[in-house]
Parts: sequence; C-alpha cells; structure tokens
Amino acid sequence: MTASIIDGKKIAQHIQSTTAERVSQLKEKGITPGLAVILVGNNQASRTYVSMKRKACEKIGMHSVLIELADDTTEEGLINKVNELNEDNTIHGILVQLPLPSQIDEINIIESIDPNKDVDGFHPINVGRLMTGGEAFYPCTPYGIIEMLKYEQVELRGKHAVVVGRSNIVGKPMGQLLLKEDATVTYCHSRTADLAYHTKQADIIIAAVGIRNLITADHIKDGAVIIDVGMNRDDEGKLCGDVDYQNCLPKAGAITPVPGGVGPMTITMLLANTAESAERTLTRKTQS
Ligand SMILES: NC(=O)C1=CN([C@@H]2O[C@H](COP(=O)(O)OP(=O)(O)OC[C@H]3O[C@@H](n4cnc5c(N)ncnc54)[C@H](OP(=O)(O)O)[C@@H]3O)[C@@H](O)[C@H]2O)C=CC1
Ligand SMILES: Nc1nc(=O)c2c([nH]1)NC[C@@H]1CN(c3ccc(C(=O)N[C@@H](CCC(=O)O)C(=O)O)cc3)C=[N+]21
Repeated sequence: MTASIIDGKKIAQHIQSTTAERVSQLKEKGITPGLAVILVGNNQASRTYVSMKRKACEKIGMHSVLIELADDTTEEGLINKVNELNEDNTIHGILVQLPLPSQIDEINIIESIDPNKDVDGFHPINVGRLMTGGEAFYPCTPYGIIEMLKYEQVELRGKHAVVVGRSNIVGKPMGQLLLKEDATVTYCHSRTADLAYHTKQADIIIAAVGIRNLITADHIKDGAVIIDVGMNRDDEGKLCGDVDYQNCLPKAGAITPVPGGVGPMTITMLLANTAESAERTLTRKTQS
C-alpha cells in the first residue's frame, strides 16, 4: 500500500474560503472581525509565524493588528496591553505568540485574556469547556487536525488514536477532541516505556513532539493514518516533521507532509475562531 498524502494546504484553502464568506456577511452587518497578535521580543521563528497569520487575515478581509513589544517587557506591561485589547470593541481575537521571554509567566498572561477573545483556546475557561462541553474556542492545531480528518472522511468513532506528546497547546487538547469524536485515546510522552509498542497498535497516530524521525516505519501498523505536527529542521536546514516521511509513506494509509500538512490548518482555524468570536458578539447584542 502507498499512503494517500493529505494536502493541508488544499483543505486550508477550502476552509478559508468559507471563513471569507462569513467575514463578508459580518461586514454587511457592520462588523469587521479583528485579530490582535502580540509579539514580545525578536524570535525569528515567531516573527515568521506572525507575519503568516497576518497575511492570511488580510487575504480573507479581516482586520489585523500587530503589537510588537521589546524583549525586556515586564509581565505587568504585557498584561496592561492585553487588558487594553480586552476592552477594544474592534478586536475579536487576541493571540499572544508563545514562547514568551523568561521574565514573563505564560500562565498569568493566558489567564489575563478575555476568554471570549481567546481564539488560541488556551485560557482555562476554554480548556475546561473543551472537557465538559459548552461553547468554547478549541486550540487551533488540534482543531485543524480534526477538521482535516473529517475532510478526508477518516472514521474516528471506535478507532484507536495514539497521541505522542502531552503539551497544553497540542497533545492534551488533541486527545480531548479525539475523545469527543468517540475515538479510543492513548497518550504517549517522554516517560512512555515503549513508544513503538503503543504506536504500532494505533489506527491514527498524532506525532506532536519536536524530534525529527522519532516515528519510523517500525512504529506504525499497515494502513495507519499518520498526522505529523512536528516542526523541525534537517541537517540542510529544511523544515521537517517528527515522522520519517519517506519510509512511512509506503506503509501508511494516509499521511500529512511537513510543510504543507498541519501548519496551514493551524492558521486557518485561528481565522475561523476569530470569525466565530465576531459572530458571537452579534448574537450577544441581539439577545440584549
Ligand atoms: N504545525 C503546527 O501548527 C504546530 C507545530 N508545533 C510543533 O509541534 C511540536 C510539538 O510542539 P509542542 O507540543 O508545543 O511541544 P512541547 O515541547 O511543549 O511538548 C513536546 C511533548 O513531546 C514529548 N516528548 C519529548 N520527547 C519524547 C520522546 N522521546 N518520546 C515521546 N514523547 C516525547 C514531551 O513529553 P513530556 O511531557 O514528558 O516532556 C512533551 O509532552 C514542535 O515541533 C512544534 O514546533 C507546535 C504547534 C503548532
Ligand atoms: N499563541 C500561539 N499560538 C500558536 O498557534 C502558536 C504559538 N503561539 N507559537 C508557535 C506555534 C507554532 N505554530 C505554527 C503555526 C503555523 C505553522 C505553519 O504554517 N507551517 C507551515 C510552514 C512554515 C514555514 O515555511 O516556515 C507548514 O507546515 O506548511 C507552523 C507552526 C503556531 N504556534
């Protein structure tokens, strides 16, 4: 068997055109969805991601604001900025690019964002609601992966999904979203005793670690669906994932490439969440 390659770019474009339609409907009602991105310091990778996010916003007619703060910004200074955006009616989504410089506590910053504008889905209110049900923003990367799997008509109900990685932004919410889709979920992490034992049983593997070639052909069963979240560099400096793509390709049922897989979906769901946030203000207004 040779895997079908899941084209994240194509699926992202499809969803973005739907979001563009939502944006134009909002504009007819006098609302332009607005996303504010806060970038602290001069991390080059963060800068690249942030500019990609802003370009995507502009392409679909959303308003986007970039706030650049110096590397030595204090926690209080950053919270003040977030509070300003919390009060700003032209802003429907706030994203504070991670990681932050070491003098700033990430948890305090995330908790300072109005949960109704937390389009990253990192605030404890949104994390809690993801687990208990109710209206929530889902973290963009795992949300994008679910949308991708649905688009590809990958059956999740009753399937065994193994999530490798348990970070708050990818691994943990990924497992919760798969659970919502009635998958049976296993989490693996750096203390997992025998990674290959678990991944070999998976119908679906989500690799979200940040180690090149961690998942090899020996880690997967025939026909498994492999989703590669990793963003690493190879010896030549080329972008690559956590999966040994070339060797897994002949064995897998379907696989996402890096680049062009999960990455474009992350940005797409950020736009979708911002549109949703703006739509919610409309229903809140008509209710009152
Ligand atoms: N494509 C996209 O849109 C995005 C890509 N990324 C990329 O995804 C990757 C993961 O990101 P993120 O979740 O933020 O990373 P973190 O570093 O926060 O988490 C990595 C996870 O991998 C686990 N891990 C480490 N080593 C091993 C190992 N040998 N075997 C099994 N598990 C291991 C860690 O375990 P433990 O908890 O025990 O330490 C941890 O849970 C990175 O490459 C990142 O750049 C991230 C966000 C979005
Ligand atoms: N508050 C916050 N929210 C985030 O969502 C967030 C963050 N901080 N910090 C960093 C990570 C990483 N992340 C990516 C988004 C898109 C691509 C992406 O589009 N990648 C392209 C390639 C990019 C390139 O060419 O460099 C692809 O895979 O095709 C990658 C990684 C979001 N993150």
